[in-house]
Amino acid sequence: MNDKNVSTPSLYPTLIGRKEYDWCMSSIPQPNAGGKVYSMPRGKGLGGSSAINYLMYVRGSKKDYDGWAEITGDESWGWDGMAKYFKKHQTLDHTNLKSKDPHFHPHAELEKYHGTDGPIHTSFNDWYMPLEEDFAEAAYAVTGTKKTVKDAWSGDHLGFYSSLGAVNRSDDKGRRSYAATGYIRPNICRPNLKILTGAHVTQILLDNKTATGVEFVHQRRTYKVPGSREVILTAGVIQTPQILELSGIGDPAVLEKAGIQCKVSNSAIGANFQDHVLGGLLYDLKPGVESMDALRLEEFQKAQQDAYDKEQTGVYASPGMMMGFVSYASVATPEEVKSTVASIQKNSLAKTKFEKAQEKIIVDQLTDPTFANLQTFCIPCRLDVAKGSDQTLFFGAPPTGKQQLSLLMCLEHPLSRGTVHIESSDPMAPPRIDPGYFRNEVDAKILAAGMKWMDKVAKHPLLAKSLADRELPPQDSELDTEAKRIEYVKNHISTQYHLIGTAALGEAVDMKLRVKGVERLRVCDASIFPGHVSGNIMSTTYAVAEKAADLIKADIY
Ligand SMILES: Cc1cc2nc3c(=O)[nH]c(=O)nc-3n(C[C@H](O)[C@H](O)[C@H](O)COP(=O)(O)OP(=O)(O)OC[C@H]3O[C@@H](n4cnc5c(N)ncnc54)[C@H](O)[C@@H]3O)c2cc1C
Repeated sequence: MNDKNVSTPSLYPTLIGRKEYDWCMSSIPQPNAGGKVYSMPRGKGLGGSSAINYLMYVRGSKKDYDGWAEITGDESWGWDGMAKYFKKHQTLDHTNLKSKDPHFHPHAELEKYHGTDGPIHTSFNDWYMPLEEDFAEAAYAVTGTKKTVKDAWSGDHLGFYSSLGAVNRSDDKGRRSYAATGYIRPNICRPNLKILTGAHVTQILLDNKTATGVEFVHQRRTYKVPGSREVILTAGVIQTPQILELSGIGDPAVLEKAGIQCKVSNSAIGANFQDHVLGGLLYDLKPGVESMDALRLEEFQKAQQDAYDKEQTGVYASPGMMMGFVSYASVATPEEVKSTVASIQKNSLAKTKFEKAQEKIIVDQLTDPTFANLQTFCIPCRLDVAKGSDQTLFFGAPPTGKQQLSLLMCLEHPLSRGTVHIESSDPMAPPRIDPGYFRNEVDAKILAAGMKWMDKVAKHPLLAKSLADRELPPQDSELDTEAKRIEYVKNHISTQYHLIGTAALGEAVDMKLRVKGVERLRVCDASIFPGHVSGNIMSTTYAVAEKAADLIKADIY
């Protein structure tokens, strides 16, 4: 919790790919996404991935959670049931805002949607580049929509603004606020809480079909610890299904192949994997226009380091937060929307009732001009989507003497599904991760439509005045046809690492998060999301955890 690499917000790019912070796993090659292997960072320290993430604090759209309620038939997982858990985990800290435009920091419904005493501190940046406001204005102008967003954390976030980040500006000023600082630190002295770090869980112990405890390895010795009431598994979207399968809970065919005896058949374990992929444009900035790449210049870096050391302000306390949401129906023509829907229905990969319900919801969302199907970012630094499969290279240095700007576009509700399954009974071997990127061709089509919109934003005079040459795609290769755009996105994506769904609500676990077919075993992490949400997912993970706490208390205490 005192590690500066973790606590200094803008140092997040230094954490991925390092074994002390990251489990350093990778996908299998993705045939529809450039044939590349994608790195799959997962946080290893206390607080898990919230300790290494990019701190963007975003909530999904109301309709996302209402979709969860529709798929599962349980109203309590809809927006009205979840809203209180978003508020409960949050404290909104004060920042002196420079922008005069309330839509640039849209948080008008303070009492209704924002917490004042939750464990996770959130705040607006105290520093940003002037061209971020230009981006917002250009994006509104190109979309042709009015600034209607009142509060982007109210379930409606259609618009372009500087988001909240998980940065504390009050009692731990200028530092990352995450699961370890918010939930563990204040409770660390409780006599009924024991935390063992460096322990690797190898399986859940079962007596017939009841979870009785956990087996783990610590400093090369194997231990078994009994659970007096129940076992709660929170290992995340990759390792939760891995541990379940290692324990004999999962798809019998997968278990047999890995040499594990099936104790509880549950074919939804490890299925339904979804992620948010992103494509992007990379521009050089005109001489005199600065971006965060200026941190590579001695004078700027020193001034920012001083501001952070003395006041905990400036660029080190203000990671990139300029983003927005746009509907597919507003970036595509009505004919394109129609043809996309027809293509989804004709080439549907949905087989089960659950998958068909998901698909229906996505089709409804795609045809709704007020629905946030695409998320966009304006990040003032070099982000190299050509190397996006490995984000240690994605955050590379700009060419000498240049500063750059990245415009990113993300697909929020993919139709493609992947899997996470074990391939051996060795608990130390990482599982086989197949994200299934662009398995459904329509995903590339939707993302490509977003890229067309993004290209127009970049060419709008408000933004174009700051931009010089385009590096990606190269200046001379125009994205002027759908085929070219699709080809480009398929070979130039990265991910937001918003993995979800491998122990889905209603499928793998019941509505109280209990693993189906097993007694006294619950899952509580992002693997239970039944469908994807629009925007970054840590707030939804915290909300799920807060709801889980209530469910557990109601059941056991
Ligand atoms: C690089 C990156 C950037 C991201 N950026 C953002 C962002 O800007 N905004 C946002 O909202 N979301 C972001 N996310 C996503 C968000 O951080 C995660 O979705 C969220 O933290 C997931 O929470 P979780 O509880 O499901 O899993 P995790 O936070 O990954 O927690 C799983 C925990 O289980 C532990 N574990 C796993 N296996 C074992 C085992 N066998 N034995 C013992 N312990 C084990 C892990 O060490 C970890 O502590 C990002 C994620 C990553 C990886």
